[in-house]
Amino acid sequence: MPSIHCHDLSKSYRGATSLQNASLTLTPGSVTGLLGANGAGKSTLIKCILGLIQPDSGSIEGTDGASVGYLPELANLPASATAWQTTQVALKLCNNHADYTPSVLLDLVCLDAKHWHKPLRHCSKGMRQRVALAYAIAGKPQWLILDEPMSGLDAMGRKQFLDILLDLNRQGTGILVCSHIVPDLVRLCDRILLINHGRIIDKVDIILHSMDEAEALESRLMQTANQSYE
Ligand SMILES: Nc1ncnc2c1ncn2[C@@H]1O[C@H](COP(=O)(O)OP(=O)(O)OP(=O)(O)O)[C@@H](O)[C@H]1O
Repeated sequence: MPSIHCHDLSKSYRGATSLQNASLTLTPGSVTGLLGANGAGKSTLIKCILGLIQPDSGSIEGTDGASVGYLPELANLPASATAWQTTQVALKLCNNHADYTPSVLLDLVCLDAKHWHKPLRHCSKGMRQRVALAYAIAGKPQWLILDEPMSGLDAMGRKQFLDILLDLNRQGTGILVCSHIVPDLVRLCDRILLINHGRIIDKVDIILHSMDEAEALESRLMQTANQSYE
């Protein structure tokens, strides 16, 4: 599986710059985090990589033929459908991947079987987010791209969601995730890119040997992120 290379991506909306000369490489099996303030350009970068929007300039290599799952910030799954029905539809759209059935997928995202046949409108935000993740991985993608997947989840929900992502990564899925939650990114990622006003201003490799190191790195990231908000 090839790496994904983004070279000098720029995008403006009606003269206002959203992304400026952003370059990055995603290596297979890696977990990359995007951290930045509201409006920094994280979603714009993700949408360019997904091909949902075209950059004004720059190029992207490695996405042709790659299988990519996407969990958008607002997944908007039909409220009257159940988790089971939703995954059934997702599997159909992916020509029923041989490894997966609704129950395998729902087990993978750790949704308790007692919730499988409830309409999503009766499920908590955390449960709906797991169903959205099951939808995104139904085709067993090589890459999983997630926009603020833990936002709105409580501490336990965030931990469980992170554990699922770490499991998917251990099975070989490369991940690109944006989030405002620094501790989650530190726990999940091999590398975090800081984005400010559309520019990637820092790239931090996460190599943790102790809790002290994790805390020191977290406060460094917080500081840089806070400076970039100013
Ligand atoms: N379709 C659009 N039309 C006009 N402006 C847009 C559009 N999409 C994004 N923008 C602008 O581009 C800038 C970057 O937005 P983007 O959504 O990429 O930021 P973000 O870092 O993902 O923010 P958030 O954390 O709030 O989701 C913002 O100023 C935003 O208003």
